[in-house]
Amino acid sequence: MKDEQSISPSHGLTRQMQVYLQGLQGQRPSLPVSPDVLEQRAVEQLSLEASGYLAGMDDTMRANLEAFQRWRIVPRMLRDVSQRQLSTSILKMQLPVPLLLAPIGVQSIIHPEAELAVARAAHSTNVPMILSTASSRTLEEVALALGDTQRWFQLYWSKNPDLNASFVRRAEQAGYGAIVVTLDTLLLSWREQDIQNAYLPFLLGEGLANYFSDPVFRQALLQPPEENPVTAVRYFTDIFLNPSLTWEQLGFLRQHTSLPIFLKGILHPDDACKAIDIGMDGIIVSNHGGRQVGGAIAALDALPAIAQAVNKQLPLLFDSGIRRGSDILKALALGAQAVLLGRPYIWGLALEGEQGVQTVLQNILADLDLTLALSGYSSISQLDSSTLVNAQPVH
Ligand SMILES: Cc1cc2nc3c(=O)[nH]c(=O)nc-3n(C[C@H](O)[C@H](O)[C@H](O)COP(=O)(O)O)c2cc1C
Ligand SMILES: O=C(O)C(=O)c1ccccc1
Repeated sequence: MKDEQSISPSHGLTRQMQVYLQGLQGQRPSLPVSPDVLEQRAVEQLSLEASGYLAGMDDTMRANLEAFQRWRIVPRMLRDVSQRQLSTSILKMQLPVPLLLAPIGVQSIIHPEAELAVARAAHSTNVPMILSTASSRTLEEVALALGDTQRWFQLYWSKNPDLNASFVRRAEQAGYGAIVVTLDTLLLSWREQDIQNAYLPFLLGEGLANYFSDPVFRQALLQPPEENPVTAVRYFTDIFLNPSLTWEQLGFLRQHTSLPIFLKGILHPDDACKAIDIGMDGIIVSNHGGRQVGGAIAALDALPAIAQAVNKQLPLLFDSGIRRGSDILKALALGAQAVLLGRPYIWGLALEGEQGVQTVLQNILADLDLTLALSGYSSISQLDSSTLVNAQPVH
């Protein structure tokens, strides 16, 4: 246990009482508890450009959220839920809660302390963090802020193989425990708001800390990025995404690291099977928060068939649309072992920096703990498809 912010077996109840007692002293929570209000406030506060960047394809984002509404929990009664078990183990890693922070790039456009604020909040709540390749602070700085908190590194597979190998080497040295290769962003999608705002944060030098600090990246330039940022940004835009990537090339990564490799962005059961065939260590079912393929299947709708195909042969994680405790419970019941929290922690960051991220994490975990108990479960390991019914809307 880290400190009083850590998640205990009665976290939900403790948190709830803490808030009510503060209420007695006339103190209301400064951060909205409802994720919808939280989003609204954060968006109001951010610049048009930053809030446009946070958005995605409206229809796919809506589909992600609606998919959760079609599954309903069927609570069971009187099963002694006085002690709850939220921890899980993935490969050899012990996760205190079935939740990790999703990799989200360029956080400097949200808050000046960016990933450092998030890392400190991850540390105080003991929630593992997945750091984006496109972070605004270097992976080494973020590792320092995380202390002994678990961390994974998300890799955008660039066109420069030496750079990819260098990122992986740096991540290993800085204590990252897994590599997450994002498969769904081999090109940036048609992002209506960003195009309308003529806004791409990288062109302004945001989110490039890992690239600019990398010896291989620097070697490829005639002048260091500090002296000639324009050329450095140009080189970045030339190489940072690699649409020619195929399954065969994932073997390259295997040769360069002994860390477990997770593939993020799987939506088809056949792709999940391919990941198993080529010896990958884990899968993250995700549609990138509805930011890549407009009209894509809701990530939750893709989960049951993938869980069936994977049949527990490797760890299955999930993201895209997790907003509250019941969403986590539903994803776990449909076969995920853990979920990634995306935009909600960024809304907390936008409004209150480190404190905001910490509050968002404590709230969602308190909600999960209480929802689990009230549904009649004392451990997340007891959740399965019998926890839910599929309530299809009547047409
Ligand atoms: C602003 C923003 C930046 C993101 N950057 C990355 C990234 O650098 N790497 C990555 O793998 N996913 C990235 N994602 C996707 C998230 O990891 C995650 O899949 C998504 O946020 C989940 O959807 P949700 O936020 O609606 O729950 C980003 C998402 C957002 C909103
Ligand atoms: O914006 C994104 O969704 C994203 O994944 C990304 C891609 C490249 C750099 C930073 C973030």
